[in-house]
Amino acid sequence: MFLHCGIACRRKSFWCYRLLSTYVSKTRYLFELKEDDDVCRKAQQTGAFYLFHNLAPLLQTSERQYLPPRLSLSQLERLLGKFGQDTQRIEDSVLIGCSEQHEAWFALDLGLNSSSSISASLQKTEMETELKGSFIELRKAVFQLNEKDTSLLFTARALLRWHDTHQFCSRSGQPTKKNMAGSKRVCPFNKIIYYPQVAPVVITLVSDGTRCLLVRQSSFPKGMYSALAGFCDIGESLEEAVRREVAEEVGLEVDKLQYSASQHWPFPNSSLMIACHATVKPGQTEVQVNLRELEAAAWFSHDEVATALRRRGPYIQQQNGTLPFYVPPKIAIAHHLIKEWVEKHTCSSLPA
Ligand SMILES: NC(=O)C1=CN([C@@H]2O[C@H](COP(=O)(O)OP(=O)(O)OC[C@H]3O[C@@H](n4cnc5c(N)ncnc54)[C@H](OP(=O)(O)O)[C@@H]3O)[C@@H](O)[C@H]2O)C=CC1
Ligand SMILES: [Mg+2]
Repeated sequence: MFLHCGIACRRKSFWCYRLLSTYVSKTRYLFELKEDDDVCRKAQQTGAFYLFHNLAPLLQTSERQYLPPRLSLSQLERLLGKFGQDTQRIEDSVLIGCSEQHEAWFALDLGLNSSSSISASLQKTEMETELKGSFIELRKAVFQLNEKDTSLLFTARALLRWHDTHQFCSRSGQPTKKNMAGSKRVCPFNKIIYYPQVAPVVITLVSDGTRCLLVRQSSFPKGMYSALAGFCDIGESLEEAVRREVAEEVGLEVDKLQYSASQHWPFPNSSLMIACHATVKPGQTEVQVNLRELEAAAWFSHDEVATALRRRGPYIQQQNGTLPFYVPPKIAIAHHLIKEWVEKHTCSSLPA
């Protein structure tokens, strides 16, 4: 569909970008890249590529910060040539965003086995030397990345992982084919379309009015406590998921709840974290920890939580055997929830 606006557009397109605001123009361009393989293929010629190896992004160090280098198509083709690889491999890249000037950004994993060419996984160390950087596990690198790069790399990791684990049709058993942008995969045999999956997860900070409840899973780093989290079950509303998770994990009944914010979280799979504050029924604060899900859960005072927010873990056990507890880093929405509670717990408009 081409919207005719009377202004000469330089290229045939779905609509005339000159009439749109910068944000709408960028959004519509991304939509077009996802819908039209030819437009997307063309965008690769002027686009930029972020490289990964087994889901770890390529990063360079600059003044104690990590920066993800971007390669042009010709640089990428040269690199593949140098390592004796087929340029067909570029077909595995996925679209992860674009600039306001419509420079499209792609991510390509050179460590995972390719679905579009017979090329094997490329040698990590040799690539790192060639590219003057390192492939670093994203979870470890987030502390030294800026917010924009983190968000882009989170999207890339989630999408690359989804493609890697969804290469066959679950009905026909045949290999599925991704579109150029990587926004879907199609079974050529029965035409079933598969879209990248996102699992909704509720994350709740429970309060009794003066204290808040923090929990630990055995897989957490030592000393770290967080808000209570859980996957939504099929058929549940957000509110029902919060009430069930709180009852299931700590044996409490939620009285009131209030939505706070949301976040895409790519570990281990793609989740949409939906963060809420909740208060429990007055006088019903006795915690019964579900040990199949959690290692510990406890109420903490405002001062204790405010102090923990300022700490940066992990910690070494102190001489008297105690371990100061700390909360997840700023990048995690759990941190946002806890900070919000500390800042507003005296304000009557928010559940305390
Ligand atoms: N960004 C943030 O601030 C935070 C993010 N999180 C994220 O939230 C997510 C959920 O937290 P968690 O407490 O572990 O969840 P749950 O309390 O639901 O417990 C995990 C259980 O859910 C099962 N499970 C795994 N994937 C799914 C799925 N897609 N749908 C339904 N059940 C599933 C697991 O089974 P199995 O035994 O098969 O593994 C496991 O038994 C985690 O991925 C975690 O990384 C958590 C806290 C903070
Ligand atoms: Mg949980």
